Amino acid sequence: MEVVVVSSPLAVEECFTKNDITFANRPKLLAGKILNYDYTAVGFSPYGEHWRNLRRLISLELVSANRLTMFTNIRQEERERGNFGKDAADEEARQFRDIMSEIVEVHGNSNLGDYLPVFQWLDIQGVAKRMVKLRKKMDEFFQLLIDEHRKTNRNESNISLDEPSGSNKERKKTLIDVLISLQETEPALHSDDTIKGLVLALVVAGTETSATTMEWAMALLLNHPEAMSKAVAEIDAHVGQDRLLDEQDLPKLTYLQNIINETLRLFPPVPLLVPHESSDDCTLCGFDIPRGTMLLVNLWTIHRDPELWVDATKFVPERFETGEGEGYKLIPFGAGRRVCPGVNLGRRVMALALGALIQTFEWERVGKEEIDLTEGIGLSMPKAKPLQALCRPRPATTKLLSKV
Ligand code: HEM
Repeated sequence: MEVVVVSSPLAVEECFTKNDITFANRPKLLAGKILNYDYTAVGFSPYGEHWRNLRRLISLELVSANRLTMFTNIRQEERERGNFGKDAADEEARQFRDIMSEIVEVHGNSNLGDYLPVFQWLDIQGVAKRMVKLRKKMDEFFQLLIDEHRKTNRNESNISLDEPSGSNKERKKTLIDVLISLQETEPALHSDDTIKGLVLALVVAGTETSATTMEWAMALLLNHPEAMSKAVAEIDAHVGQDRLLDEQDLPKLTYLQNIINETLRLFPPVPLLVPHESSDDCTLCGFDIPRGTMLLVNLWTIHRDPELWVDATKFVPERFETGEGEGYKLIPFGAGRRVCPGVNLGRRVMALALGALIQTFEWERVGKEEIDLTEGIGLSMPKAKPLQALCRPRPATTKLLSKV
């Protein structure tokens, strides 16, 4: 397979405007073939009717402004509890973490067979074997989640998906509840495999990317105490210290959002985007590109290009106050038809979590030396060395923390 790597905003613009439909396809990578639920149909499937249905489902039913508002209470509760997962489900949470780390590990390494088909037969890296095992584990885990939700829904006849959650007569609805209720109305479109695939796609695409970005953001803030103080001052001014910041506060916290943008610029969690593939012959910046070419967009280079950015490698959140990141210079979520459908959810979750951490705790580096910002190998460009930091509750927020 031929591979073309694009690393200028002009070329990116051409890919996702003039050639957007041509590059809306995805190559068939090993991960897609083996883990082949419908999950691969969202992130990796060929551009077509099936993909359009799933994508519509994600955009309208799972991460639309309406649904995001509906799930607000759940996010708020999880954040207050500092937990991810279901109540008293330590074992499930552990299993989930194990599955996630394995997915990240298996997907984080390049698989030779994706570039040279002969290696697919040999499987010298053992990737295929590990994926088959992983698929079995994931399948059992997600099936159990669906079955449990289905059972609970049957026992609670008054679960309504259209009312905002939080009314006291009903349990809080989750993504899986929404998908199960769609299954009841359109079973053919929403099989259990589709649900498992969607949950997995959202979890894989959404958790690692957001968590890694937060770790980078905190590392950058610890190396730039002046930016940290500015962010804390902004939260104190707009939210105060008597309550935890919430989703309504986010539009006012522009410096916090600039910090997230600057982190995504320097450390984009998907530095080459997800691979695209041309479904037809086309031209790109005057070059002939044959059908079936894999397209990689080198965000990392574009985001750090000294021709495009002032002090390109420095952490300067203020640059976004002057509109420096406009156009195709900053595209951590991709662009065009295959742009990340979780962009709004991802931004909200990151701002809420990072905002809460700096609102309630004082942060310090463990030693005097700066945090090492070397990148490691993994699915979403993690830090080579996991971040270690010291924190203590801010005196003014002790009362607030005692309520959490
Ligand atoms: C920091 C947070 C996130 C970043 C940086 C990010 C980035 C990306 C990127 C770069 C792509 C590929 C775009 C392309 O190929 O042109 C992508 C695809 C995708 N993302 Fe995200 N993402 C994030 C969070 C999320 C969340 C929270 C969700 C879940 C709702 C999500 C769901 C997806 C899905 C399903 C795709 C595949 C879309 C398709 O192929 O049509 N992402 N994301």
